[in-house]
Formats: sequence, C-alpha cells, structure tokens
Amino acid sequence: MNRPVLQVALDLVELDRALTIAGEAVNGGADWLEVGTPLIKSEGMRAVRMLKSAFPDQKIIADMKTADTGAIEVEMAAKSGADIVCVLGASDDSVIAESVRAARKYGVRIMADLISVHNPAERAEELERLGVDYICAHTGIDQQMTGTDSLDLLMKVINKVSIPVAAAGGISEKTAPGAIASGAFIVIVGGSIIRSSDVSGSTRRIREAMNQPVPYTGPEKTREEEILEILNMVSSSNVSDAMHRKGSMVGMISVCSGTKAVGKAITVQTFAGDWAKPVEAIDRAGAGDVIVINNDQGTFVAPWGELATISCQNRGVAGIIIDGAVRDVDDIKKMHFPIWAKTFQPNAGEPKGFGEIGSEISCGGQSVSPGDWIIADESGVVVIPRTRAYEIARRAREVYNTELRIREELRRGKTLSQVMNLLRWEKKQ
Ligand SMILES: O=C(CO)[C@H](O)[C@H](O)COP(=O)(O)O
Repeated sequence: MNRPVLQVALDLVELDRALTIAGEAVNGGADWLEVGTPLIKSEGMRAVRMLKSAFPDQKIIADMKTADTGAIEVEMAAKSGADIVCVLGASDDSVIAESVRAARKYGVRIMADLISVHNPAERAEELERLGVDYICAHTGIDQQMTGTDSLDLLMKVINKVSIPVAAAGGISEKTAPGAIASGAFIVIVGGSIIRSSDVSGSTRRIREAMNQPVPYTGPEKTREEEILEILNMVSSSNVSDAMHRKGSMVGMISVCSGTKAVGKAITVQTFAGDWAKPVEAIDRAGAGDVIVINNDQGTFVAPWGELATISCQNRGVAGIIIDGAVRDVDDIKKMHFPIWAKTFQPNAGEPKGFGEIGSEISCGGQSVSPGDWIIADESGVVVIPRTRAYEIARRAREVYNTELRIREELRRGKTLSQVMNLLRWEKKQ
C-alpha cells in the first residue's frame, strides 16, 4: 500500500481562518484537507468550493456526517469539489446505500464514520458490504473529553475490513505512530494541528512521527496524574471557560501575589472565631491537597495565620482557600505560600472545636465537596466537581490550545474582534 495519509481536519467556523490554516498545514506536509463539520455548518458548500479551488492538488474531504438524504448531501458535496464525503456509519443502511450510489454517479468516495456506533466491528463489516470506500474509527471531541480512546476503537475494527481505515479523535504527535502501527492508513488530526501557534511545524512533526510507527501501549499516565498536569498548565480562567463560565468563587483575593494552587479539596466548616478545625485539617491533608475553609461569614476574626501556614508548608499542602479572614499577612507574604482569603484581620479567635472536616461546604458562593478539584491563581479560585474533573481538565486544555492559535493571529496583526468575527456571531434578536 502507498504511504499513509495525513488528513488535517479544519474544524473551524470561519472560512478565511480555515484557508490560512490549511495553507500552513499543506506547507507542513498535510496530504488531505477535511472541511470539518463546524465549517460546513457555518459556511456551507462554499467552504468546500473555496478549499478545492485554493488547494487543487489536495484531496478534499467533506465531513458532512450525513444521517439522512444521503444522495442529496453527497451530490452537493461532490458538485462543490469534494473528493471524499463522510457519512455517519450509525445511519440507516438505506442512507449508506443511497450515499454510495450517488458517490459512484458523481465520481467521489464515501468514508463512513463510526462515531457513536455501538457495535463497531460488526458495523464496519456491514459498511464495507454496503460499498463504502473507507472506514473511519473516530472518537468524537466530546467523547475524547470523557476519556474515550480512539486507538481502542481502531484496534476493534482494523482486522474486520479490507478497505482502508482512518483513525480520528484527539490524535497527536504522540499517538499518531500508534495509529499507524495498529494498521490505520489515514490519520485524521484536528486540534493538535489547527489550534497550534505553529501549524506547519505541528503538521511536520506529526507527519514525521507517522513515518516511525510504534505499537500503542495505552495511556502513559493515570487520570489523576493527567488532571494534575493539565491544571498546572492551564489557568483558572481557562477552567471557568471550560465550565461554561461557571465554578468561580466570589471575592477571593490572592494573599501572595504570583502563586498558584492546584489540588483536591479538604473541606473545613468552622464558625467565626474558632480556628481549631482549620488547623486540625492540616493533619488530615496529604501532600498536594488544598484546604478549603468556610468561616461562617466571620471577617472580624481570622481562623488562619502564619504558624498554620508553616505547618501546611511542612506537610506539602498545595494551598489554602478561606471564605473568611487571614492574619499575619506580612509574614505569610514572605513565605510566598498560596493562600486566598476574603479579607485581612489581625484578631485570632479561640480553638473551640466547633464545625467539621470533610463535609460539603460553601466557599465564596460555590459548593465544595471533599475531593473536588481546586485551581486558584491571580484571577481567582475555581471549583471543579470531582465527578467531572477529568473531562473539565481536558476541556480546559482545549481552551488553552485554542488561545495559543488566537494569540498567534493577534501577533500577526488582527484585532481580537476580527479573529473572533464578533459582529457576525452576536446574538440576533
Ligand atoms: O470530526 C471531528 C469531530 O467530530 C474531528 O474532525 C476529528 O475528531 C478530528 O479532530 P481532533 O483531532 O481534534 O479530534
């Protein structure tokens, strides 16, 4: 068989950005260009026409994700210049058959996408019998965020069909060699290329990685390691964006400027003037935990100060968040320890022992349960529910990566409003 193909998925919504990025990807060695579903929904068949006319030597793939009216959609894409049209493998056999008939009539090929197919191995065999030209073992972007692995899917189907198989879904420089080693003929890459500030360089590196197949051995890190690594890289603002602009505590001020805290919450409920439970929580906290304290709206006494901070530092606690006051601020600032509080106040209370460690609390207007993840930086404090921590961390990384590319376009001279095409996307009344 010929050399494996690198297909770059242009999952963007603006055609001019897609054309620029496509050019950079082709310079980096992209073989095929995919007009991604968001681009088709935003710009229609014009996107296919423009890509074909700008890149006549590249195969153009129209990712229609067709689920009905197969003949009409394939005809539209074919007449606009697509070489390959993607249909949903999960759609009815009648849709696949009509798509294949139209494809034969208009001289294009059909790629069937296995996204959300419940029985991928069996369905891949059926799709081959129905006449499709390529099978795409695809884990969708939302599925990737929850940890579904595209190469697992690839391995389920690769030996079931004799037509070429594409691998898609979060493929990067690290996983592309595994896709080839597992038998993929086409590697489809979206985010790892189109969100990069150096599209040509990223494309080139993935192309080179594809030339050195290495058997895939599964993820290198545990989910918890991955969450920690991502949250250390992204900002609280990235995480808030990933949570649809939610999760942020109100009124929290960073005591030691320039510090950041990431870790799992040890929650403490105490009452104004009582510092026993906050200090006992230090003994319960493991290295890397963040102690989150509700002080029952007490701002006239501080449940936290320098000595508690030294104790935390000794235990490797990652940070302190107090819905209340902190004292000994001059000394704490010298320690450069990550603490967020509502206010400063020299009065300490008494260690009476009211309250609880490890219960659900409210802090800065957010509900926090033990084990929820906390990310705190100069912008503020965001709580990530533990049940969604992996997904939110991965979505935050997408936000972070998207901004890398936007920053690059700003550097080249566009305004933010131009890059985002704000006027076009304002909500119409
Ligand atoms: O079809 C798609 C999403 O439905 C994408 O094009 C495909 O998943 C490749 O993009 P990425 O590498 O970002 O996953």
